[in-house]
This record gives sequence, structure tokens and C-alpha cells, in this order.
Amino acid sequence: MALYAIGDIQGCYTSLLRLLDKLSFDPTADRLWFTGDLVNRGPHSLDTLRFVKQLGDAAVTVLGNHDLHLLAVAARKRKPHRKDTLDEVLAAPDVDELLDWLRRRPLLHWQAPYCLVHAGLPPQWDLATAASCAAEVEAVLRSDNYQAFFDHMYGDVPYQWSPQLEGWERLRFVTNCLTRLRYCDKDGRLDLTFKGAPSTQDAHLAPWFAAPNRRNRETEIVFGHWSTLGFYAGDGCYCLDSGCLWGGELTALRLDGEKRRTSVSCRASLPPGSVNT
Ligand SMILES: Nc1ncnc2c1ncn2[C@@H]1O[C@H](COP(=O)(O)OP(=O)(O)O)[C@@H](O)[C@H]1O
Repeated sequence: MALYAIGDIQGCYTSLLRLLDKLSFDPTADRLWFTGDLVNRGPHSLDTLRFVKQLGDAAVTVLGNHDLHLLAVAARKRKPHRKDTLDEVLAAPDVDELLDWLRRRPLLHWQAPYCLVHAGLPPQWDLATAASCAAEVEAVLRSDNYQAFFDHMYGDVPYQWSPQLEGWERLRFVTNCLTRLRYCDKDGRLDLTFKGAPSTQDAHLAPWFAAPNRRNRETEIVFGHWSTLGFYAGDGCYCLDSGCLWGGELTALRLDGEKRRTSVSCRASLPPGSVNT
């Protein structure tokens, strides 16, 4: 049995199949963790969703900002963006089933010694706080009233964590950390606007995983979301978004035993190999 974490797919289904082929992935024995953003901007979001869903217990995927955006568009709470490639999902005969499954995915998955999230954790959260905050948003997304969440999800404020945060503001802050965070300042205030690579940011900002006094250092954090950072292993953290969507690579990191990185180039869309599912 092997456990692999795989970076943001964003509809690059043929790259995923080539990567699984290269790994000799066996769904009856191996396990996959996905860093979220299964969909959008890439060409085959529908195939990707169907594939990951049918993996059942062989896969864990956490929700990313593009997954949440798909749910918001489907709920008619947000207009699609010009660059979205979600129409095929929205018109699919199994759209309800797929999106019902999607909204029940976690925002954080913890299995010692790893924590899997799409984007990051603010420095003020220890792992227990992160897990309970994620559970608050997950409970809303799994409820019958989940569509109301999308009326309040968008926006960059509040910038800073306080245990006193309540209601939609609290849920927005939690969602922004887990699905959009890249940089914060030395006091842990989020900056959700800058998307560039580390060393190109303003001097007052640092990547979230390099924040001083980060209280979640006890766990190894596996994340995606940050294609300009690319594959990164440092500070007890692993970024697996190596820019598949932008013609970079799709990356898997073996998490059990010795960590081993496997990637496929996404420059050429080669015909997919057969996958044993
Ligand atoms: N709270 C939020 N505020 C703004 N955008 C959000 C939020 N949650 C999800 N999104 C979605 O995240 C996506 C951001 O896209 P983009 O700015 O290109 O960033 P990325 O680098 O993650 O692709 C959009 O589809 C947007 O609708």
C-alpha cells in the first residue's frame, strides 16, 4: 500500500491519468490525497470530478477555492468568470450527484503526522483550532441551508483571526485561510491579493508557512494553491501545486515511508495510459 498526495488538477484529467500510470496506482491497495481545486480553468473538470468521486475511500480531497466557486455558481450565487471552464459540469446529467458529493468534502484532513489543506493555516492556529474551525465550515456546507453560505463567502475581510469572530465573518475568515491564503504579515494578518512567488512580495509579508511563531509547526502540512511557489518542501510543509494548469507539472509526493516526488510534464497532452480502476 502506498499513500500519495497529488497537487491541484484543475480539470487536467489526462495529466492525472498519466501521473497515476507512472505511479502504477492500484485503487484496491493505494490511497490518494488531493490538495483540492479539482476543477476549473483546465479542459476536463467533469471527467476529473467523476473520476475522483468513483475512487470512494481510496481518495481524500479537500475543497479549494475553485471547487467552492463551482458550488457557488451552481447555486446561482455567483456569476461565472470569463475564464471559467465549468459549463460541461453544470450541464452534466449527474451534476446534482457530483456537486452533492463535492460539497461534503472536508476543508482539512488530518492523519498524523500530516495535515492536508488546499491553501494554508494562519500562524495563530494550532492544529486543534484549525481542525475545529474547518469543521464549522464543513457543517454549514453539508447542511440543507448550504447555499446561503455563498452569499457571504466572498471577500477578503476580516484580515486577522480572533476567537471572538462570529457568524459569516468567522466562516469567511476560516474559508479564506484554508482555501486562499498565501501570505501574511508578522502579526498574522492575511494578504489575499498578492499571488507571486516568495521573494517578490512586499517586505512586510512572508509566506504563511514562514510566519514567525507559527503555532501549527507540530504537524507536516501538505497543500497546493500556489503555482508561483511551485513544488516546495521546507518549514515542515509541502506545496504540490507545480503549475499543471499552466503547462508545468502535475506532482505526486509519496507520504508513507521515504518521501518520493513523481511528476509528469503537462506541456504536451499525451494520450492517457490505462489506469487500473
Ligand atoms: N472568498 C472568496 N473571495 C474571492 N474569491 C473566491 C472566494 N472563494 C472562492 N473564490 C474563487 O476563487 C477563484 C480565484 O481565482 P483566481 O483569482 O484566478 O485565483 P487562483 O490563483 O486561485 O486561480 C475565483 O473563481 C473565485 O470565485
